[in-house]
Amino acid sequence: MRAMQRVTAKICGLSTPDTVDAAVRHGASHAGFVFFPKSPRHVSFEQAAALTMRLPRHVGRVGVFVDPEEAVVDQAIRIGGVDTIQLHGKEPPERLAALRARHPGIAVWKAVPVRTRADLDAAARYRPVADLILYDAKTPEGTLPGGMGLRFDWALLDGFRHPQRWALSGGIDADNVADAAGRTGARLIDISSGVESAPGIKAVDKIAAFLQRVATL
Ligand SMILES: O=C(O)c1ccccc1NCC(=O)[C@H](O)[C@H](O)COP(=O)(O)O
Repeated sequence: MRAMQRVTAKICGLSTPDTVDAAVRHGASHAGFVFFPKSPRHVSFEQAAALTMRLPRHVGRVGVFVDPEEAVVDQAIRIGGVDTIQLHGKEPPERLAALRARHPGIAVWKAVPVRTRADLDAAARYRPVADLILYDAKTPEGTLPGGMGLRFDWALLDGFRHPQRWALSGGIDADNVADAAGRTGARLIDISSGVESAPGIKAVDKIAAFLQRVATL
């Protein structure tokens, strides 16, 4: 009999060596670095390079972008050392196809903002071009498209046939992650605000508590 895949986690919006080290020490599968100047978690390519260098090979290095210019993605990969592109803007499937062609060997993830059941339909459009769909809470107009600590109604995923590999994010923390994974069946959980003491300030103790909880799932 095959063992059930355990739950893994991506800690997003890392910007300091001590919080990167905490994520690794406590078993994160992925580390996320935000390349979006409006975000309090924004890092430069050089900062990202210094942080990704600390990661062991088995930890994914995810660059988070919002409708990025080509050069931004190029430099995040070449200088920053990211191996996965996570897109949070209005990028159409054609943009993902172009990024795949330009960056062979780099995974491409698409965030799908969710408020209603109909929002889930967008996932199917990305099936041929995305390695993973990240269901995230839809945020209010004029605010950041992610990292807002908002959650959507997980019941929307009940009975939904996922077109491809997927992950769950939005308003998750150490207290609700068991419910989030149990209710939805998610095997990869993405978190940002839930392991912070203030927007953009990751907290080592919260990262530890969250990942210790994930390890029990
Ligand atoms: O985190 C940001 O500042 C951010 C800015 C712009 C686009 C995306 C961003 N974050 C994406 C993430 O992967 C977050 O982890 C995800 O939205 C969940 O955030 P949270 O609800 O705060 O856990």
